[in-house]
Amino acid sequence: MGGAEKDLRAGLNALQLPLSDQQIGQLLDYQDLIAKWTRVYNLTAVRDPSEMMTHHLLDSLAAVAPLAAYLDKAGLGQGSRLLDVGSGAGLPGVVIAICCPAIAVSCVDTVAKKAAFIKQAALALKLPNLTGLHARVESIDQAFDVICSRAFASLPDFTQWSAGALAPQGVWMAMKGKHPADELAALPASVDVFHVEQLQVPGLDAERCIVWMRQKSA
Ligand SMILES: C[S@@+](CC[C@H](N)C(=O)[O-])C[C@H]1O[C@@H](n2cnc3c(N)ncnc32)[C@H](O)[C@@H]1O
Repeated sequence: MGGAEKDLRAGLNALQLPLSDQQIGQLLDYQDLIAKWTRVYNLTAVRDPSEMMTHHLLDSLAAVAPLAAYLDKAGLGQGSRLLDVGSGAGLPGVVIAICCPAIAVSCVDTVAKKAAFIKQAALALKLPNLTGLHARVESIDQAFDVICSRAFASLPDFTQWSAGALAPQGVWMAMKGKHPADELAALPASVDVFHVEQLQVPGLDAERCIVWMRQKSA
């Protein structure tokens, strides 16, 4: 077993996230694909493989169990739709598509090469539930059950720009570093923050949380 696989399996253990060998293989192939494309297209600033594992893969994987728990509680299963806004190299969207084959994941980015990378990842990793969209999120009007983002924009901008893509009962799932008190305070009254969930990323000594939000009914 190579070093990357060892680190990934240890991280999954720490996260208590049981994945099949096939899914673990897809995650490792995804990491290789990012590294390959980054040499040419500069997809991400993170180039060191072990940093890629902690800062990208495990950081995104830490959101999978909270997402699954939310969908379960909301009674959403097979075919629920998730939009990853400003997904860049596909974080966390591609990781979610690998871990949750029942979720239809769309990754949107304004940069054409990043959307092209997602389309290539869907083919190379054999992920029929993954779509890459080249667009500004503001222009998307399909309805999604969950709209997520990581390292994208402030909470007020994220919710305002993507509001047109939120299903009537949909929720926003914003992955953040430390508790974003200023951004929370700047949200309009129409956005209801129903949970701020702390995350622990294996191998990463940093604060992480998910801010869960929905539209307040009028
Ligand atoms: C800092 S990167 C984060 C990438 C990835 N989510 C991650 O965590 O590594 C932000 C991405 O948002 C994209 N972006 C910026 N404005 C956008 C918009 N209005 N709609 C869609 N994507 C946008 C940028 O092209 C960039 O790829």
